[in-house]
Parts: sequence; structure tokens; C-alpha cells
Amino acid sequence: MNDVIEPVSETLVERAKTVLGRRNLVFVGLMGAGKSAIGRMTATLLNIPFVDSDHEIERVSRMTISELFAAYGEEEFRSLEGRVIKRLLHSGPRVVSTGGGAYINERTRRHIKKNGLSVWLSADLDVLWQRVNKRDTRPLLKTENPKQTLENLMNARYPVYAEADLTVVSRDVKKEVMVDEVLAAIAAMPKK
Ligand SMILES: Nc1ncnc2c1ncn2[C@@H]1O[C@H](COP(=O)(O)OP(=O)(O)OP(=O)(O)O)[C@@H](O)[C@H]1O
Ligand SMILES: O=C(O)C1=C[C@@H](O)[C@@H](O)[C@H](O)C1
Ligand SMILES: [Mg+2]
Repeated sequence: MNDVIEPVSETLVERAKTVLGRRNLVFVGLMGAGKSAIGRMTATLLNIPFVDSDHEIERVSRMTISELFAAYGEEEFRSLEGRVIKRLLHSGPRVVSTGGGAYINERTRRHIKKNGLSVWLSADLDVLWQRVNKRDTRPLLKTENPKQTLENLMNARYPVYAEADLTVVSRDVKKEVMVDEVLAAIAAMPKK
């Protein structure tokens, strides 16, 4: 037998870094899932540059996401989002937290599949709702019944997010616990 024995000194972070190699780590999931918060903390631990695609879009366009939706509509926004994410992935490795709809767009999803290891932060409706109803910065939720809209988005999008390489269930535990679970999920993958 030629078993490979892991050195016991290898920490979770080191193991996750080894598995990730030079790949980008890409967080996907619905609004409020924690992509920005958990992505940033994970990047710090992995010592990899972090970028949030919504922030990057706002930086390059000098407009807010709401302004972009209002001025150009969702389709144009998706096209800009796709171009920004493609550029970020090609200039990595980075940890990229994507906007909630990015992975749903077929072209953007293709770029992510080709250039990154993706983690879907899945969450149930109540967790998401508790988090997103505090702010009104999300244009897609400016409807008569935003909770119902969020549920409709869940139903439409969850089968697509499920194509991500890894799924971690986001819930109301300490953010550190979530980061630990993300690292453990990466560390448990076969090295590429
Ligand atoms: N595990 C957690 N426990 C408690 N609060 C959390 C947790 N993860 C994230 N949050 C909080 O939930 C809110 C939404 O999180 P975040 O902005 O990271 O979501 P997002 O997935 O990036 O959403 P969007 O797609 O709208 O950008 C933030 O206020 C964040 O601090
Ligand atoms: O879920 C979505 O489609 C969106 C999520 C946000 O991150 C922003 O990218 C924008 O509000 C659209
Ligand atoms: Mg975010």
C-alpha cells in the first residue's frame, strides 16, 4: 500500500490553499447569503486579494447598482457585470464575491466555471429576509411584496446555484463558523 499520509501540522487554511492552488475562489448565491461578508473574511485568512463584483462595478461606472439598473436596465447591467467578472477572474487569483444574479447569467457562469472554484452560500428564506429587509439598496426587491419576490428568486435560481462546485449552508451562526466551513469544504476536495 502506498497511502499518502497528510502531515499533521498542515492547518485547514494551508490545506485549503493547497487545494485551491492558483484558482480564483468565487462566492455565489442570493442577496443576503453573506457572499461579501464571508468572502472578505475568507480572503483575509487565505491571504488572497478580495474583490466584490458589485463594488467593482460601482467603482468603474461611478454609479450605484440602483442607478445602473434605473439608467440602463437589468440586461445591460448583466452584460457589464459579466465583463467586469471576466476581467477580475483573468487578473487573479482572487477571492471574488459576485452579485446575486451573476451566476445565473449563462455567459458569466461559464467564465466562473472555467476560471474558478465556486462556493454557493445557500440560505433559507427567513435568514435571507432578515438580512436584506434592513436596506433598500437592492433594485430587484423594490416591489409590492419583496419577501415574495425573494422567494420567487429562490425558486428560480437555486437549481442554477446548485451547479457550483461546493455548497455551504449560510445561517445565523458566527461569521467565523461560516468561514471555517467554507475552508473545510475546500480542504476536503481532491487537489487539482
Ligand atoms: N453568518 C452571518 N451571521 C449574521 N449575519 C451575517 C452572516 N453573514 C452575513 N451576515 C450579514 O448579513 C448581511 C448581508 O450579508 P452580505 O452583504 O455579505 O450578503 P451578500 O450575499 O453579499 O448580498 P448581496 O448579493 O446583496 O451583495 C450583512 O449585514 C452581513 O453582515
Ligand atoms: O440578485 C441580483 O440579481 C442582484 C444582487 C445584487 O448583488 C446586485 O448585483 C443587484 O442588486 C442584482
Ligand atoms: Mg454582496
